[in-house]
Amino acid sequence: MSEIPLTLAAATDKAKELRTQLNQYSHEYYVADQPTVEDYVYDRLYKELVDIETEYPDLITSDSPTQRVGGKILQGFEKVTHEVQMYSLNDGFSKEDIYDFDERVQKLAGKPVGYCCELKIDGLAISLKYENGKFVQGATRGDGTVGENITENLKTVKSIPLELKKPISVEVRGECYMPKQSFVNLNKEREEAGQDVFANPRNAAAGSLRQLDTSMVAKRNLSTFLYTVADFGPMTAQTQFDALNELSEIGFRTNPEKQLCQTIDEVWAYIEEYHEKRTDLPYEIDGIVIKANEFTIQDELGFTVKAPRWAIAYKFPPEEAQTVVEEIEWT
Ligand SMILES: NC(=O)c1cnc(OC2CCCC2)nc1N
Repeated sequence: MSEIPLTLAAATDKAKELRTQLNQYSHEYYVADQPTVEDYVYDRLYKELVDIETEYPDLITSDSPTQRVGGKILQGFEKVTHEVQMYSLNDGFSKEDIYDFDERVQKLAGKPVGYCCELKIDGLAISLKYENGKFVQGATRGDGTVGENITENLKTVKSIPLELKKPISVEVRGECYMPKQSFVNLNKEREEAGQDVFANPRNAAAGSLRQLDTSMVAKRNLSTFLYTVADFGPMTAQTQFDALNELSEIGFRTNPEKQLCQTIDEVWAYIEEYHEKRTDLPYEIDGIVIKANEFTIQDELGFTVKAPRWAIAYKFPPEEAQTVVEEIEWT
């Protein structure tokens, strides 16, 4: 690390180099879950960038990792109208509901339908807009048509890229959630501080994103899984399964447990598999989302007022609350 203050030209180059390196390390850690360096390496480079930006504030850019810590006090949240409605899902509660869904879909499609199955993350739905690769707006679902502008809060969520790998303009949707371990830690802190505890990770995530002090949000260790493309821009996927892979390729965090099922029997097997596995997951799920995989079939089947005809959410029976308790040993 250079001790002598850098010239503006040298500082400009060094800041760009550090931003690129730090954003790559951050992507590996928060998006790919595959960190390649120890924290102290990241921290040292981060401090170097903070020193340069302190010396030359004009060098601060919107995609600098130093902008993730928040520090803005918002007066409130503006309303955002979703050009593409954010739909909800019809629910199924039994094997019969799922097989009836399949019968309806096959009949409407007039041919066998393959399904993309995804874990139903128990967080809150968000919409993210990018222009020329830069994150420009983040919003809650609200009533599906009008949500709240929470861009400043979502900038502190480390798995949300401030800049995509390609300079494209897209709108994507997914779930913002609080990992189980973060939920346990937060409630422990709140209890020790004599504050009310959150009932579950979903409420904790929603409460965190409603904070007007963005530095509070930064400390809540929220994460995301993206699963819908609302405005494709130059994206080319023709199926839900491929869209999830494409979302990952351009820099978003997607859930790795997705599965392509050619028959409803395979779908049911996936549902039973994850009903068992869900307590071992580091995040809460409240069911499985089943979607006709081909976008041509989705377009044919369309939507009712509130939900797509080509998807259903199988909800797990409400067993004992999944709220994590201390005795679970977290490796
Ligand atoms: N909570 C989830 O994990 C989840 C929710 N919704 C959807 O898809 C809906 C979105 C609009 C039409 C289908 N997928 C998900 N994975």
